[in-house]
Amino acid sequence: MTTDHVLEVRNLSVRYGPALALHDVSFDVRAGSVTAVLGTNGAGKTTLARALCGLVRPSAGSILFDGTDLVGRRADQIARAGLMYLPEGRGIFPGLSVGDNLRMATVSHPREQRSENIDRAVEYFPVLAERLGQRAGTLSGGEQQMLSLARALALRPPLVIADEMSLGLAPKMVDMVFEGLAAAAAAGTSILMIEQFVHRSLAMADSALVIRRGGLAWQGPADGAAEAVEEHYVPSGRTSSA
Ligand SMILES: Nc1ncnc2c1ncn2[C@@H]1O[C@H](COP(=O)(O)OP(=O)(O)OP(=O)(O)O)[C@@H](O)[C@H]1O
Repeated sequence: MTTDHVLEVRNLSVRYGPALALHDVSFDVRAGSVTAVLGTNGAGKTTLARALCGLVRPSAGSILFDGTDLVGRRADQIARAGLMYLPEGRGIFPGLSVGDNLRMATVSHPREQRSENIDRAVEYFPVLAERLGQRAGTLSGGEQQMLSLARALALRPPLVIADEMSLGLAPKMVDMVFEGLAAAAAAGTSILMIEQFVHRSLAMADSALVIRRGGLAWQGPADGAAEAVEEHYVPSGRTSSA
């Protein structure tokens, strides 16, 4: 285990019945870095995310998170260990105020740290600061997405997997998602970012993985990924010579 890696994935494979959705994927995530996970629809990006956070059991391979193998652990144990999956969607309490949603996210923190952590989450997403007293269910869809992200980031997890957080959001809200994730990264959270906006995510990322048909087609520094993305973004069904 190299100490500056928060995550070491080795030979990871996932099956859905007879179908091999992910095969023999190996990569590392450096502590405090942003990794863009790229690939066409159906390539296996969400399957990778779900395997890492314990929502689907790998058929082979290991996932070392801070030196501990996560394979076989339950999703809630993995989340408590600090690997947080942010699936597309909300996961907030609509009947509670924005402030109470944030307070609930941090109830497990030592009391003296709670307000500090909430302040930090609101700093990531200033739009929420003006709405602390508003019922979360009355926020716009984009604002609810911000709140969901802010709740997760208030916990200061070591590693966040952000799965298509910008999907369906208005451009201004997409900007806020990227800004919030960038602020969290600057504060030391490692981020694995699955994104439809390839060039935007590469601009923010340190490194990139390109998944293709369940395999790792390319990995390397984000500033060298553009060519690989062009080469490997072949819509499913076409042959690999493209
Ligand atoms: N629960 C499941 N059972 C069977 N097959 C599945 C299941 N979930 C995903 N798959 C299949 O596994 C493959 C990879 O899917 P996955 O959702 O990981 O792709 P993705 O890269 O996240 O795609 P997208 O960008 O469209 O979300 C696809 O062929 C998909 O149909």
